[in-house]
Amino acid sequence: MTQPYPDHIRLGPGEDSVILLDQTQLPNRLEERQVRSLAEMIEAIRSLRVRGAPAIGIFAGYCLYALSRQLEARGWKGPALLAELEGLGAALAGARPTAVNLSWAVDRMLRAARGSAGEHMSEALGRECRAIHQEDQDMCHKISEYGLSLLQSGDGVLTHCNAGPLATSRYGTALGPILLAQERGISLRVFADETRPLLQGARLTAWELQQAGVDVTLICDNMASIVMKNGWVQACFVGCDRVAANGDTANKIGTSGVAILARHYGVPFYVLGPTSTIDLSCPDGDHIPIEERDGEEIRSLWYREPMAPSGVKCYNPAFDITPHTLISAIITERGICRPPYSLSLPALFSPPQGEPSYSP
Ligand SMILES: CSC[C@H]1O[C@H](OP(=O)(O)O)[C@H](O)[C@@H]1O
Repeated sequence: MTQPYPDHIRLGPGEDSVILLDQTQLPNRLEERQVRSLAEMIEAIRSLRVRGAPAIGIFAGYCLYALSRQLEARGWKGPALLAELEGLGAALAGARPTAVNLSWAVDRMLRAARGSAGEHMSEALGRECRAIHQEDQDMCHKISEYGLSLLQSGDGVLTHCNAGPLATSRYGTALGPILLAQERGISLRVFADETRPLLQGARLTAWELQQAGVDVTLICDNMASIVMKNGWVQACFVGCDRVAANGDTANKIGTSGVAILARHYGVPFYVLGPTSTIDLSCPDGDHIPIEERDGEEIRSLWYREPMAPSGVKCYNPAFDITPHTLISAIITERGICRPPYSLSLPALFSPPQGEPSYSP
């Protein structure tokens, strides 16, 4: 597997801390960070040292487990320990609002804690956080296989932001089929949007694909139109942070613009993500909370000196909503969902009936 940095999220010695690759330092520095306190853990999520919907869910699982080990070492147990973990979990889940995987993972960990009668709560949490991580690896591999079935050798793929191994556990979602193709000698040409203002495409996607030996071309976000007009793009692959019941999808800011361009140029537009990113309790995109971030990320973050007048008002939404009408298919680990999503998404969660509802 062309994984440029295996285990970018893992438990520290003694399993009472979490070690992460600090993604704010990429691609210039490979720096790990060990976090032990709740404040450090929340800061790592909010500052995007660890980021990507599945990755922050995996991270939160390890964090709750590490915190439970610290508390048990100080004598906490039973209902008092559970109440404390409930509070810690709520704080972690509130670190970022848009990606449903964060709250999904916290809820799953707390269910494991509540069901841990007769054993140390940390033992149940240790099993659950490892299961979340392992399941994500398996899901990303399946998503990659389904996604690759939509491509052929020589295709051009445009992607936005970063949905590779750094945003997940391995392979990734949007980048998974591309990395799997590389492993199998299937040649693809990738156009990576830099993805302002946080440049996950430039800093992370270009780095991951270059490390894997993939033919990647970095473009500014405003160049997506011309590469599609030139006929260089046969598919757009993007990740997701929350998929509503009707298929409306939240993803990094600028994704909906890519979808509109794809529709204009007749390029298939695919969303790739695990079923843990699908929120059937959310009826449509209007009900997905959109995180807004500090305007300094626009005014000055990447520049030796601010590139805009000091304090100029900025609007910095971190995500936008792509209407389900612009999405050609949603690729999950349980199959390829095509419209109408209001029917095909719930079918993913019905008891498996042999083959997935849609196979490639
Ligand atoms: C595989 S999910 C990746 C998803 O998360 C990113 O957001 P952020 O970098 O702010 O965590 C982006 O929306 C990606 O598509």
